[in-house]
Amino acid sequence: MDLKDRKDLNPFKRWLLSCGFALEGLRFTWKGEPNFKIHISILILVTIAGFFFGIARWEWVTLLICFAFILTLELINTALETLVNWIADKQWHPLAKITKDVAAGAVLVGAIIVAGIGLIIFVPYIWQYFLG
Ligand SMILES: Nc1ncnc2c1ncn2[C@@H]1O[C@H](COP(=O)(O)OP(=O)(O)OP(=O)(O)O)[C@@H](O)[C@H]1O
Repeated sequence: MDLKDRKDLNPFKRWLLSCGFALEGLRFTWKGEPNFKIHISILILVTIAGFFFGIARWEWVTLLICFAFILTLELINTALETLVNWIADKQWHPLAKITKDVAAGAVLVGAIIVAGIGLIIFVPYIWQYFLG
């Protein structure tokens, strides 16, 4: 279906189609980015730990914001990497390097901050579980 055909669809069908494209983006990232799989695995482990320790409602909200933050960063990083690969077309270019490195830096900064938040939430529970 080309762009012109899509304009003739009703808004609900267009919205459904857009959701399908978004899922394709998620599938592409899942297949091509090992980091995305690592982040999803950590997310699952943290969720299990949250239920195990019975963390508070505000701590769940904080964790959900962290999950959204880190996964969104990873997805934007993948989009930028793909765009750079397309534009650079296998040629080395200093601006391609800066774009990729800055995007990777954003994921790193986000991951460090989120790891810090995770420690603030879970260390007291772990402490109490083993020593309390
Ligand atoms: N076209 C390019 N020009 C200059 N430097 C590049 C280019 N492509 C990649 N680089 C540099 O090499 C590093 C590794 O790039 P590479 O593409 O292997 O991994 P990546 O950034 O994780 O992207 P991908 O997931 O597409 O493999 C980048 O962070 C960047 O510093």
